[in-house]
Amino acid sequence: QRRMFTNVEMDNSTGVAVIKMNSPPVNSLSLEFLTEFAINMEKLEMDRGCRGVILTSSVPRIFSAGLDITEMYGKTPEHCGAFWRAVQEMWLKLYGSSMITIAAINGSSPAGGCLMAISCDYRIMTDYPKYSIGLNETKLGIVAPFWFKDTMINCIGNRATEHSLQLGLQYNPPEALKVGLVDQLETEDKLMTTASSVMSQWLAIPDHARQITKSMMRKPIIDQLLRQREADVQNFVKFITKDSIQKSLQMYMEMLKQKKG
Ligand SMILES: CCCCCCCCCC/C=C\CC(=O)SCCNC(=O)CCNC(=O)[C@H](O)C(C)(C)COP(=O)(O)OP(=O)(O)OC[C@H]1O[C@@H](n2cnc3c(N)ncnc32)[C@H](O)[C@@H]1OP(=O)(O)O
Repeated sequence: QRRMFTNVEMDNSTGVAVIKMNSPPVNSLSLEFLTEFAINMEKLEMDRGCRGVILTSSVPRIFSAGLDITEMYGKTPEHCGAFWRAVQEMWLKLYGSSMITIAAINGSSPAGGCLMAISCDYRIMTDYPKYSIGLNETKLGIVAPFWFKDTMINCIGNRATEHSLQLGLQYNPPEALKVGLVDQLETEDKLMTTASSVMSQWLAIPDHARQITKSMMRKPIIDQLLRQREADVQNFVKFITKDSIQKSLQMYMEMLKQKKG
């Protein structure tokens, strides 16, 4: 039986779906997870009754740990290529969605987890000091590709992105609010109610005007990736299969395990 990585609950009375990521222990974004996520987004996009999506997590304390490192370590170039296509697809579906997308960030959200959040239209994060969010790729010895970087620039601006990406910064909730990485903080118990109430404000705007405006803002980056999608895959495969990068990933995974023990 196929495993489910996300639960989708559609409320037909409001036209809002809640996608709950549910892949313990850390909602890491595996090839299967990403494939299922993209299919779910596609189905909601095709559903004329669905106007908005709230993205959140069922896993305690974690929104998403980002890309599943085990999908990039010790794998064949073919596997790495298929994995990267799935990462691209997830981003294209989320960043390019015509629906209103709100991230209710109820836990830590490094790297690919942060990408998912900043690909949404609005972010509300639980105000808990131990949670963090940011694109920390350089800390793993890897480089965030241009479409991660440009998504971040569209969210927090050029200078803050440069600072944030070079240092691989992870922000706690008040810091994330200050830099503009999230739009609002909320207590754990009120997070989903607040997300629904923000959604209602966005739903009050006529869809066609909002959708054209959103597309105007995001289309240049999306088109840039679409134009060079296969080259981006080949870049990734070449980069990630290098011995030095594989060594960095191995050391990072060992560090994660040691931290635990
Ligand atoms: C020249 C340019 C060319 C372009 C090339 C492109 C290059 C590639 C770009 C790649 C882009 C994006 C990168 C990513 O998204 S990489 C993933 C980055 N993620 C992280 O750094 C997060 C790591 N995890 C954590 O910090 C913590 O786990 C946590 C999320 C804060 C949770 O902490 P916790 O204490 O609650 O849990 P923990 O004990 O650490 O973890 C539980 C088990 O889960 C495993 N695990 C954690 N994160 C991942 C992951 N991302 N992938 C796979 N597995 C993960 C962890 O090892 C534990 O496993 P085990 O129980 O010990 O077996």
